[in-house]
Amino acid sequence: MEEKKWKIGDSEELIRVQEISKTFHLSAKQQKLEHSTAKTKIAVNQVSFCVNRGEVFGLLGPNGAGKTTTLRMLATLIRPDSGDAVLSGSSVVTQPEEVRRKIGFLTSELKLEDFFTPDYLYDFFSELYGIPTDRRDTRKRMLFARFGIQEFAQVRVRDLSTGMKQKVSLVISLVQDPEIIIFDEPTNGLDILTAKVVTDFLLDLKEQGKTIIISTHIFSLVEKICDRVGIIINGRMVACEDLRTLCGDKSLEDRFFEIYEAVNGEDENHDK
Ligand SMILES: Nc1ncnc2c1ncn2[C@@H]1O[C@H](COP(=O)(O)OP(=O)(O)OP(=O)(O)O)[C@@H](O)[C@H]1O
Repeated sequence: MEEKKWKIGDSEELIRVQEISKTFHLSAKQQKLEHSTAKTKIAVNQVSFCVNRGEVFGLLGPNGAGKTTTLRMLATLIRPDSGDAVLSGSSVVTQPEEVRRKIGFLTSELKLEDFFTPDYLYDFFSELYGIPTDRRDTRKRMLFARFGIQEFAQVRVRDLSTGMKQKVSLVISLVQDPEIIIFDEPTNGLDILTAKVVTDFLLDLKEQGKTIIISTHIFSLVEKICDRVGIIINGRMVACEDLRTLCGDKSLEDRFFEIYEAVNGEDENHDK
């Protein structure tokens, strides 16, 4: 089947997210945590955005805004209640297996099995993707060298540092050399040295022409690597623009707080 593609000027649209929404039922414990008596929470509310091939798109927002839920729907880990997203011609709703073959997904919450070694896990995930042994070994050597994993290749995950675990997770999320990479808070919890290795790697991926969506609350990371930014607050996409257009002559941080205050003011007036 011919893949559906949209053209905007010279750029090819690779990802189109159309009004995706997700509501969760809240347990009594969650209601307590949310300081709410509501039995449901709209985590993502009709979010739409597009990403062109080769672009880095940053999803920025405060805690609980809906970033992770959005990315988990794009990665087909959870199904949208309504709306759809098409990634390189495949729908997350009707063609989730196809989507999974095209993406690499990394979350800071990814738990690697403690008992296994990076070497074993890399081979295991490569096999799941049906990658031939010679290609697997060449790529593994390159990625392990890049992240300094070689000397820990035979060390069990339980004995690795947090930073090394995160680097191993990142490498494993990319075994199949995907054209689309989705990273949920890629530098979360990392020390500054490891965070820099990850940021530099993201810049390399960008240079290679990969299409990347990252979620973060780190303004400097967005300013460094993103072409476009979506700001998500209370489950709604409240701004979505080219980084330069969004910021004008202001810093991203200043613009973010301007938008945040405007949206919160609006929501408060609405609640009255
Ligand atoms: N499985 C779930 N069950 C119930 N509520 C959930 C679930 N997952 C997320 N939520 C709620 O949905 C809202 C959005 O959460 P989400 O994790 O998507 O936000 P986020 O922007 O990624 O936040 P953070 O930056 O803290 O990771 C939050 O109020 C969260 O508590």
